[in-house]
Amino acid sequence: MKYISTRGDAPHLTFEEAMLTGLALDGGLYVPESVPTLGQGEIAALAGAPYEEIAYRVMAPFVGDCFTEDELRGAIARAYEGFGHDARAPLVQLGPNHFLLELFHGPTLAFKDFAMQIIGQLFQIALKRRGERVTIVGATSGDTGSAAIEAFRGLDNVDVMILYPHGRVSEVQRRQMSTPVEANVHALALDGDFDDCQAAVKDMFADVAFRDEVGLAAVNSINWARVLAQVVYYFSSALSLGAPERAVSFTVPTGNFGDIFAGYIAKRMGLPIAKLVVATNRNDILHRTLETGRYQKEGVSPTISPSMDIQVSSNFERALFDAYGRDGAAVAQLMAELKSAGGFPVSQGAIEVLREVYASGRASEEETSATITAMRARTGEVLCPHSAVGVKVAEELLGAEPMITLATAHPAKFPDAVEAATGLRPPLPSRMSDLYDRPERITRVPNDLSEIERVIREMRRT
Ligand SMILES: Cc1ncc(COP(=O)(O)O)c(C=O)c1O
Ligand SMILES: N[C@@H](CCOP(=O)(O)O)C(=O)O
Repeated sequence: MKYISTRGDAPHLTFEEAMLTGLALDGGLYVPESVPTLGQGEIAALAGAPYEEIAYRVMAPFVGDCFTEDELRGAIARAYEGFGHDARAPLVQLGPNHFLLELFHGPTLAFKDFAMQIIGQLFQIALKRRGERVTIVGATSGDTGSAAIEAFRGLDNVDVMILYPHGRVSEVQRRQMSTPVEANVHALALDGDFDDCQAAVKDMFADVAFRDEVGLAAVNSINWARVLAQVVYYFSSALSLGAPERAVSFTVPTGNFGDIFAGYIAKRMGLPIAKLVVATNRNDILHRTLETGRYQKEGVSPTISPSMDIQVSSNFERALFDAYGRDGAAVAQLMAELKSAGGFPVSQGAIEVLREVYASGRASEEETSATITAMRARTGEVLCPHSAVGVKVAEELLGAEPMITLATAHPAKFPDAVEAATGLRPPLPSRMSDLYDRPERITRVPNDLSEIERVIREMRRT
């Protein structure tokens, strides 16, 4: 299995190389040369299997011979053993045809743990074997950063620097990043929004001298391994509702398009998915694009679902690559136009392909809050604001087949928004009940590439 860049002009890599490389040298994102499929019989045989077994069966064809069966199975087992629910990703029924997939039972209470925990394991195996060390630089709107710090803290051969938008993450998210005491993990508060953080990470990858000097690696969904690990829960949840005999739809609270793109990969692998619904908050570039056919940046507006306050949606490039018939040169041109003009028209052919796969909707701040209130009253389920965006949009688009909405974070990560909607302040799990008392360690950085690079050079251990 080889991996190719969405911009068509970078070396083809193995799974392990793509995982350790992050962004391709031409600025593109790595995707598999072809998507392996599972036959209906193979999918049906996974019904009732433990999450870990489904994870192995789904991931192994993409990993190829980079890791042995024992290594991959061991990494999967260690990744999920600390999750707070035996099912790992349990389903809860919200209505006659509507289900919630709880993805917040991992160590940092967000869906990011599903991929980050296994990437942490695979990095350790690969780096040890190669005798290498890396500097992971990540951009976060709150959840990726805490999950990365949790997965890599204390490791000898990895330094982790996480850029987050100063003042724009919840207090729990910030403290999850700023309170770990290990010397290899650092929270950098950038003066800007998430898009500025993500642009800085991509610019660092384009600075080849810096990239080589620090051994730059990525754990954002730039990294294909992140997307791959997220494909698994589409299978596990659909199987619970009767797949492959019965098709299901998914609604995904969306920002950087990584999670919903994982659903698209599950569909390409053969899982019968009727619709993939993109649910956005008022930072709605993806919804507007699917409606109008023009991808156009607007300023990022802070919301009560801050992890989705994103306008430049990194993985949409992967979706465009397929919608443009895997024409890397065309994608490179669109991305250049995005940089120079802030937007581009999606061709008629490509938008039709995208609309075949994805539907979309948007939730306002009021609708999000009202959904948290209503769901608590109707079902007892306390939603985080991101999950509430998903539930609101899903309820408008319910069809004949079961709808599964992804609950992407635990309500306790966003207690202010949940309290405002329900009068209830959701408590943190007991293992992190002293989070508010732990001392914080934060480095402020300006939105200036050379200054950020200087700070990273200074902080990394050599
Ligand atoms: C809680 C939460 N929900 C939804 C999203 C959106 O996911 P994606 O960026 O994969 O579209 C994020 C951020 O990625 C998040 O942290
Ligand atoms: N919402 C994310 C943004 C980064 O997304 P990623 O999937 O590309 O890592 C976050 O919480 O940081």
